Amino acid sequence: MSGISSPGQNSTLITNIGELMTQDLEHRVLKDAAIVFEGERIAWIGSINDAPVADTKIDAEGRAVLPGWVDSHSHLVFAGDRTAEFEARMAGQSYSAGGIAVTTGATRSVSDDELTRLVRDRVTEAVSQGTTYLESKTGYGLDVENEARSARIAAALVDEVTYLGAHLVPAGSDPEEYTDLVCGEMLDAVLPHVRWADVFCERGAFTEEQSRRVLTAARDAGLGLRVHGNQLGEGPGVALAVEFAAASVDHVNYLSEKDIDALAGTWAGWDPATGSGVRGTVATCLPACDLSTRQPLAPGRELIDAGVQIALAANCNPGTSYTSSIAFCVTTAVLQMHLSVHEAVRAATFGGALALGRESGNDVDGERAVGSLAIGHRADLHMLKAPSATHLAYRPGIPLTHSVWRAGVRAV
Ligand SMILES: N=CN[C@@H](CCC(=O)O)C(=O)O
Ligand SMILES: [Zn+2]
Repeated sequence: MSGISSPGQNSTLITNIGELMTQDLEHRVLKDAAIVFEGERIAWIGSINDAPVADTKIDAEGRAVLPGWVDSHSHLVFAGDRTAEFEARMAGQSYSAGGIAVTTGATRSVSDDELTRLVRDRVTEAVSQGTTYLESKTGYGLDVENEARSARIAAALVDEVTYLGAHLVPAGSDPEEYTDLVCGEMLDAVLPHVRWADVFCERGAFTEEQSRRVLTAARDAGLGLRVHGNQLGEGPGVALAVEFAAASVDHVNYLSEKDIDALAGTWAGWDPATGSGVRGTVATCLPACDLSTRQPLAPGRELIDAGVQIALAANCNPGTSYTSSIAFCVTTAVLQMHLSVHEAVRAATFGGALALGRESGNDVDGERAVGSLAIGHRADLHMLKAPSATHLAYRPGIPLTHSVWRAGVRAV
């Protein structure tokens, strides 16, 4: 058997894998498998019996290995918590966007060092549960200085940063003037740190027209787009996301047939077998948020059946979803949203990568793909304390992360 080492790159063989769920374009699930990575790059995948020699050998002892979770929607840059609001909600009060102001006050009051420590701890918490690629939004600064600070701190600690100055109109501000600020000076201030922009298009937050202005300005500034839409009722969020060819529309709790058809239409030019063509708008479902706000779970099953690519994300934030557990989201998606285990894991890996435009890329591209295991992709691996991914749903609530590699580096 041949070795598989390039000069200067240590190779690692993980062998005796009970189930290797690749989430690649062929949807391969290999039994009795092995995988080799060199540095940050996956170099080989196959059967135990054909495994090449490597510098380091790890025995998985029959455990399952999946791609690391790709969490494409979180709000990690905040201080304080909202326990009282949560308790009131559990006692019957409904969620409203107004709670964002409480977190904005707490966030503005802490030092840069403290805010950095808080974000770093949240990233560590996510990685310890199998997340290997992570997005965070701004959105609790809501003035030029604090949005720029949030973007700068996030950029140092997470993989993708989304500008969400359009999260809430701060108390005392005129909505139109605040929208001008979001589209002008605030956008300019965050631009060096962010790749995406988002708008909370919902009653109590931003109107359709204000959202359209934000999306236009962000697009003109060269940012990729996403929309928080259709969370608290049917509304214009999905249609706007489709109109602007946004990379994702997130929440999607209340969808009309027209919304689902429109989202499905965006995927007509993308070939799932080859990953080629034009990506559509990913529908990002946030089940932990739906449960914590007592909203109907997003119709993930219907979306998949209609041909929409979906993502599952934790939406970690202090108001609606104070968790970074993607495993919890996968469990809920299987038990309550009627996804198969494979579909749920796919939505939380490949689907998240699609929402972030990071699902493709190999040796010849600038960036390696994340969210699936294939040669040339980034070695982001999640080994479970279980023989198959099915245990994520079969053993709800049990912490099943055994070990994690991020870009080939052991993180857990
Ligand atoms: N929906 C908008 N933003 C957050 C919640 C923000 C908050 O309440 O603090 C979300 O995604 O659920
Ligand atoms: Zn959110």
